[in-house]
Amino acid sequence: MIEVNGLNKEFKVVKRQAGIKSAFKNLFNPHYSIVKALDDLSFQIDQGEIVGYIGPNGAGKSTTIKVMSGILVPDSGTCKILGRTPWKNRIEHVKDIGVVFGQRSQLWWDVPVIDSYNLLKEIYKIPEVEYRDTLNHLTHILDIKDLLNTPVRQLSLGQRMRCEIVGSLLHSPKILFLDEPTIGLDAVSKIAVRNFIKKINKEKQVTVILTTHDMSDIEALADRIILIGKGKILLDGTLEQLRSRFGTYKTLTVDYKHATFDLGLEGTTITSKSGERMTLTVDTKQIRVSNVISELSKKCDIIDLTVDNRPVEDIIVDLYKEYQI
Ligand SMILES: Nc1ncnc2c1ncn2[C@@H]1O[C@H](COP(=O)(O)OP(=O)(O)OP(=O)(O)O)[C@@H](O)[C@H]1O
Repeated sequence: MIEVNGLNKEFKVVKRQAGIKSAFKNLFNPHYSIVKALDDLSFQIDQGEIVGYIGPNGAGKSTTIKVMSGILVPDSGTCKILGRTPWKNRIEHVKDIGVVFGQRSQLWWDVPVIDSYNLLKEIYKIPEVEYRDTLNHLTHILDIKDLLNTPVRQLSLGQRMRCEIVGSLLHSPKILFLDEPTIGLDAVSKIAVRNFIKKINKEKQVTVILTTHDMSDIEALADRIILIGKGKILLDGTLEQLRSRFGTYKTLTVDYKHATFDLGLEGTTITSKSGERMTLTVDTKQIRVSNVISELSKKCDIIDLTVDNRPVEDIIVDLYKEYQI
């Protein structure tokens, strides 16, 4: 469905130094540097996948989304989406894609939300009945009925994001590009948006490409993760593969009664101990959690015990360190 091959994109940026004198000099004799935003980028995405496209600031995520949505032309390489080249067949292409940029609005700032939707209906030539049905359905699920007559500039960030998502789906696209879709949303709206993304993916087989710095979004939604750094793909796999490679540590929190003991088990480190509570880190490559629990129960009277996976956030931090990005 999406085939990206050897994409390259460079930007020429003016180098500026501080101070009025340097600014003046730069005006007549500008110094440039080249930023390689995409560096021989290749991947494939099948219909119905939800892909988390992640990487640190400046990695090239938005540039990729812009190329895939036809806004930006790469210097070289190919990109085929549903058989079309986005920047060459823009009019046909936009009918099949929906785009939400968390930081930017596709809705008109000064007019009520519903006016923007009506305009999108005309732009995408959506038949009246289909438009009404889709609009009713989406406004209900994302709970924006009361916002339809409010100008966009008067909406809070979270309210606007929900309206943006509805706007991007009015023409029932086959692919949805989401750039930071839950930015600024409260906990309730975040869950509503995530559930909604899952629903349209499952029921309508909408393919979703999601860029976010919010790892709980990735955990909740993505089947597959593509990690990009300095314009290159560094890792492509499932969250489980990532976990089994980098997340072999588990955290054990134990509440116990009247005991002082030394655990002294290989692969197990006590990270905190206060009163009758202890937190341990277990390297599952060296020892099974069940073995640790059984050893613990021999040495103390366990009252309560929880086992947690290493947070995905931590795993990603390690990945960024390992790849030095
Ligand atoms: N229009 C532009 N002109 C000059 N440089 C640009 C332009 N757009 C992007 N860049 C540069 O290209 C690189 C990749 O930028 P991009 O916006 O794709 O990163 P990103 O992964 O989306 O980052 P973030 O997580 O901060 O949004 C950065 O170094 C950025 O400064």
